[in-house]
Amino acid sequence: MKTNLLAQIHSQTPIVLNVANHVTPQRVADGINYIGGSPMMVADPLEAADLAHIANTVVLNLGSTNPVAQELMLTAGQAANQVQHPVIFDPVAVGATPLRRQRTQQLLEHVQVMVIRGNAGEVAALAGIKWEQHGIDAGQGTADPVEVAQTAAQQLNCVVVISGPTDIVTDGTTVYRIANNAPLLTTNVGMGDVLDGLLGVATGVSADLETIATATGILPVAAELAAERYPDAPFSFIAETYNQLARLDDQTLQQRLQLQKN
Ligand SMILES: Nc1ncnc2c1ncn2[C@@H]1O[C@H](COP(=O)(O)OP(=O)(O)OP(=O)(O)O)[C@@H](O)[C@H]1O
Ligand SMILES: Cc1ncsc1CCO
Ligand SMILES: [Mg+2]
Repeated sequence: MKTNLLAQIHSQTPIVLNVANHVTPQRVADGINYIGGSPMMVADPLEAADLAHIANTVVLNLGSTNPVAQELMLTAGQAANQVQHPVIFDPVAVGATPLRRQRTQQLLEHVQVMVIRGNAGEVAALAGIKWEQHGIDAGQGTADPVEVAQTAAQQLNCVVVISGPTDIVTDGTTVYRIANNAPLLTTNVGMGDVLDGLLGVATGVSADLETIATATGILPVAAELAAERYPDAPFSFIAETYNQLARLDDQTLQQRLQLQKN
């Protein structure tokens, strides 16, 4: 694991520019802020390039797709590419409609994405692997999520993070697994979007695979600590998860993180 990631984040306060969906932006902004980053949401395509240039990382979310959101993703993504800043893409419910597939294809043709983060259903849809996606949720499939992630990473030439009971992080060759989890995370809408934001903060500091794997573990570690206090109260659990994100230090992360490589 990256043993000084949180200290580096706190000393650098990376700016994360988000093309967010219309459902969970507050959760995402809070997550970024609580862990030590500086969130910013963009809504006007005319300033998307300028904002992408001052941001350390850009996070793109397909969740509330519409023509302006698509223009925002293309403009912010290309501007981040110009200055070689990381771009993270969340293909929310990409298998659900032809429009989401088309917009994703257009984005991936015009923007070099460093990390794609989705649930197993979303990443399987990207990789053309059979899976019964369920709206924004992962749904059901028989394929091995590690193989799904590796296939997608190789096809799309980027790092792929599949969230689930075990999170998977791969560049197509090396595979990290994070065994930490808290089922109440799935009861709260948008925790995948929050994970994207946390990956944005971390890649604003350092964009190697080990950093991305360590950062993927931040949310489930905070959530496990919260679940010890609120095992059966979803709303209190989520508030406590944010408290834990604000409190988390590298020592606790190192003690709790269950990270396995290959
Ligand atoms: N079945 C599960 N049990 C425990 N933790 C899970 C489970 N599925 C996902 N998680 C955790 O929940 C967090 C969010 O991942 P999830 O797969 O729910 O994203 P998502 O489907 O994109 O969610 P959303 O679209 O609502 O933002 C991750 O930190 C992941 O580790
Ligand atoms: C519920 C929902 N609908 C579109 S995006 C979103 C939030 C989860 O990504
Ligand atoms: Mg999602």
